[in-house]
Amino acid sequence: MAAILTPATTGTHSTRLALPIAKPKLPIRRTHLVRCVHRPEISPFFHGAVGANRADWQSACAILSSKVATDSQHHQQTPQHHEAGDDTNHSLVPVVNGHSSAAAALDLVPVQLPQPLTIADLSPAPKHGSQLRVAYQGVPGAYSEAAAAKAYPNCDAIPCDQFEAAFQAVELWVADRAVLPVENSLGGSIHRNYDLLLRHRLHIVGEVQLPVHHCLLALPGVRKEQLTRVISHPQALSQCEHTLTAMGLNVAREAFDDTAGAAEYVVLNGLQDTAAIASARAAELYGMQVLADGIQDDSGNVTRFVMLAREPIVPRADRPFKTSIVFAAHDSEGTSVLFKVLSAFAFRDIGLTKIESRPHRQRPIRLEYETSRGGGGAASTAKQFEYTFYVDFQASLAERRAQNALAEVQEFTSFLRVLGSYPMDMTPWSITSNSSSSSSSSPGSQQ
Ligand SMILES: O=C(O)C(=O)Cc1ccccc1
Repeated sequence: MAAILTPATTGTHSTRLALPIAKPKLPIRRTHLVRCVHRPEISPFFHGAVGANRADWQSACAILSSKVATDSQHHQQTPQHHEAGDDTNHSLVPVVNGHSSAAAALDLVPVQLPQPLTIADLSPAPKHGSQLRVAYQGVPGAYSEAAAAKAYPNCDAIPCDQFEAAFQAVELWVADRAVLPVENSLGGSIHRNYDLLLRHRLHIVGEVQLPVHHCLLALPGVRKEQLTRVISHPQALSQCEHTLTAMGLNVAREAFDDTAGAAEYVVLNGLQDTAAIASARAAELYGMQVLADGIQDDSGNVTRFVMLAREPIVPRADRPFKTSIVFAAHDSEGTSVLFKVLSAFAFRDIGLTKIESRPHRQRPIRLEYETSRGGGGAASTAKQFEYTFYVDFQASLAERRAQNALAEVQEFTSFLRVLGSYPMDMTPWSITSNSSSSSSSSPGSQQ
């Protein structure tokens, strides 16, 4: 019988600063540019609040991220001088006008947006007021930032360079929550994030669904015919695949860590031949031209994000809840375990909203020995994948039927963990022209 892993059985969060993290595919030093008409004034905020040490910087980062989310005057902010190796992550970048090289350009100036945290930056920062600190992967303008704002409308959104850093930010108390995209109506599951959910000990405390509206962004003045390359998050590239082809764009597609980061990269490097797929908000933040608007292959393109916390929430039965579990089968059960698990829910009238299998990380392969039939044949070995299953079902752990279903599932699984039991996002999808607009309702505001 499997043990259900809950916070009590899994122990507390761990520190994993030494874990190797994949390098961004196109490494850059991040600085943000916006088109600016007036000569910017020196902002006292940057001189006063950003100190020389990392803790000061992180605090400032948290404040800045909320400013960026709310401050429509950000175009008036200030360039900063950058010394090589400067820990404060602020830099003065050559101005760019989109018609010539980055160094020679004239009408774009750097604006200070919060810099993404890396694993190396993670030490607990003092909390500012009562605002919830919400870590997300990407840079300002990423869809994950919009999801954080939808889930927690007045939060400090903290950008992180990798998903791993967002998880660790919560584990190390640098952030209170992380927001993580897990699946998309066009592109399917974001598998890496399911693997991370299993590797870490955070709990799902809520979900938000965000309509995603992609734009094709280029430097000002660039025409479609000049493009040889489009860069973006792999999900964004796959969500726009047919439209790009239908637009007659004969371009190479290249994966980037996040959509807004791709937009920023084009600007920072003055790339006249490269477009990025990102949000309209990213176009605004980085001073880019929108070459095409709404280029996703389906207008009902929605991404589901989950919110993660160090502690689970107390499940309730007075509103629609969803519960996410992950399990592995006993060796002897083979594929029949899936049938049994599904029956445990079906007999109790519990609907499933998701079922996903992933190769088992620790034991990806099972060897099956078989002696060949007929006269003295040698034993052959068949290699079978071992799977871990992720299931979301529509019931709260506060309900008896859900508890009974899980007790039954436990009987024929070797491993079972409840990732979280949390309120369903019931907000109707309004497909607007800008996915960054936050909804008036905030499914996560109670968690
Ligand atoms: O890259 C981003 O902006 C993200 O937040 C990840 C993502 C990418 C594409 C669709 C939804 C989320």
